[in-house]
Amino acid sequence: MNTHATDLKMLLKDPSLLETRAYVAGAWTDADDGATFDVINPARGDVIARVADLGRAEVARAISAAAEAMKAWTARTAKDRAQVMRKWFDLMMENQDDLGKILTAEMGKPLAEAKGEIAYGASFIEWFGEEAKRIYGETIPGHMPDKRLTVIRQPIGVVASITPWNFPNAMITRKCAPALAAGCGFVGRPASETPLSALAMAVLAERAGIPKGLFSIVPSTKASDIGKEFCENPLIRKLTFTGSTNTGRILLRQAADQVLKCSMELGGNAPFIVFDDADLDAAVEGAMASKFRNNGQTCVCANRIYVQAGVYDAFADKLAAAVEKLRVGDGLAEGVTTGPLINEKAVEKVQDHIQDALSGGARILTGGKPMEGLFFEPTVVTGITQSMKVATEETFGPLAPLFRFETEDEAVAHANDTIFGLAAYFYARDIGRVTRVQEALEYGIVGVNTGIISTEVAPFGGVKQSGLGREGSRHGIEDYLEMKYICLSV
Ligand SMILES: NC(=O)C1=CN([C@@H]2O[C@H](COP(=O)(O)OP(=O)(O)OC[C@H]3O[C@@H](n4cnc5c(N)ncnc54)[C@H](OP(=O)(O)O)[C@@H]3O)[C@@H](O)[C@H]2O)C=CC1
Ligand SMILES: O=C(O)[C@H](O)CS(=O)(=O)O
Repeated sequence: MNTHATDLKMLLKDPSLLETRAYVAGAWTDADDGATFDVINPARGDVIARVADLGRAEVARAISAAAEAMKAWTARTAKDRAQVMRKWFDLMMENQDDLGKILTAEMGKPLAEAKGEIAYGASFIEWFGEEAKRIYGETIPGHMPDKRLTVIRQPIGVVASITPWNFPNAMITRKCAPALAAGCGFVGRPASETPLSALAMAVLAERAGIPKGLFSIVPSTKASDIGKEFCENPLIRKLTFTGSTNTGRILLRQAADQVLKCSMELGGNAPFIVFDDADLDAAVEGAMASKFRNNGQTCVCANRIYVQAGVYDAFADKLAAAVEKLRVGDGLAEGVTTGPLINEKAVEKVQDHIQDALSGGARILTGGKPMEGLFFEPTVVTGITQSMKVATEETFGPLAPLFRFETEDEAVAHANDTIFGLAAYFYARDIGRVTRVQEALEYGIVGVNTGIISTEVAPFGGVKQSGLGREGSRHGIEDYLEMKYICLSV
C-alpha cells in the first residue's frame, strides 16, 4: 500500500479547486464554531484535507439565501438559465483531470473511473440545461363557454439534497441540474467521506455565474441534524436523497410532518442472470463491468449472479480468469483497475458475506481475503443458495456470488425474491425468452445483454424499496416542478 502522504494540491493544475470551506449563501465560509472534520484518502489512510463542519444554523442561512436568490433566477428566461448551465458544464469538462484526482483521493476509485464520473456528472448539467427550454404547459378545451383552461409548470421551490460517497460528483449533479434548470434554489449536503468533489463543483458553479445564494454546498458530519433541518425548515419544498434504504426510511418519516415532496434513490440487490443460450464471453464481460465497477460499490452492481446449470462451470471458470486480471491498488497509480473500499465497515461486510456463504457450503474460486488497509481481493464464490446473506443483503464490494438454476421460471422467481427493485441484468439470445424475462423482472432498470445501463438520457430509479421517482431523462425534471391549473372566466 502506498503510504506516503497525498499532497493533493501538488497534483492539481488548478490548486484553487481544492476548497475546504463551505459554500453558503454565495460566500466561502468556515463553520460558525470553527469546527472541521478530516477527509481521509482510503487508499493510503492519510488526512488529505480538513473541511468546515457546519451545523443547522449555517444550513438555515443557506436555505434562506436560496429562497431569496430563486426570485431573480426564476424571472430569467429558460434560455438564459441554460446558457449559465452550459458554461458550468464546459468548466467541469475543462477541469476534468483535476476534478478526477480530487475524487480519487477522497473516494478511492481509479483515476480513469473518476474522470469518467466527472464526464457522467457533467452530462446531467448539459442535459438539463437543454431541458430547461422544454418546460411546456398546455391548454385544455373549456368545460363551459366562458372558461379558458391552461396548465403551467413552475419551480417547486428550494431543494434540499443528501448524497452518498460512492459517486461524489454525479449524484449531486443528477439532482442540482434539474433543480436549477427548473428555476429552483439548491442546498446540497455531501457525504462526510467525500465533501471535496462537491466543493470543487461549487468553485466552478461560482465561476460559471450561478447566482450567489442560489446554490450552496454544506459539508457536515452531523448528518442527522442537517437532515432534520432539511425536513423541518418550512422554506424547503423538496428533499432528494441517494443512499441506503434504511436512511431513506428515516428521511421519509421525518418528511411526513411537512408533507415534503421526496425523491429517493435507495439500495439495490441486482440479479445478473446467465441463460444457457447466452453469449458466454459477452456475459462474462458484462458481469465484470456490472459487478466490479467502482469496486462493487454502486447500487446497480450485480449483487447475485444466477447461471443456468448447462453453462455454470464454463461461466464460472471464465469469470474467475477475468477477475484474476484485475489490478488492485492506489487509484492514483497507473494501470490500477480496482481501488480500496471506502471504510473498515465495508471490508467487514464483504468478509461477513463470504464467511456466511462458506459456512453454508459455498466454495471460493478466486480471491476471498482482505489485503492491506482497505483493499480486498476481487472474489468469486460458487455454490451460493437463496438462504445465504448475499441473496438478500447488498454486499457493496468485490464479491461475485454464483447461484446455479435449472429453469427460466426458477431464475425469474429467485431474481424477484427481494424487497429491492432497482436494476436487473440478463444474458440470452432467444427472442421469446428475452421478451418474457424483460417483462417479468420487477425492477426499474433492466439491462439485456449489457452490464452497464447508466446514462443521463434514460430514467434512472427503482421500484419496491429501491426508491421513489426517476433521475435523468426528460422525466427527471418533473420532480422539481409543480403543475398549476388556471381556470379563466372570460
Ligand atoms: N440507489 C442509489 O443510487 C444508491 C444507493 N446507495 C446505498 O447506500 C448504501 C451505502 O451507502 P451509504 O453512504 O453508507 O448510505 P447511507 O444511507 O448511510 O448514507 C447516504 C447519505 O445519507 C447521509 N445520512 C446517513 N444517515 C442520515 C440521517 N439519519 N439523516 C440524514 N442523512 C443521513 C450520509 O451522511 P454521512 O456519510 O455523513 O453518514 C450520506 O451523506 C448501500 O446500501 C447502497 O446501496 C448508495 C449509493 C447510491
Ligand atoms: O449511486 C450509484 O450507485 C449510482 O446511482 C450508480 S450509476 O448511476 O453511476 O450507475
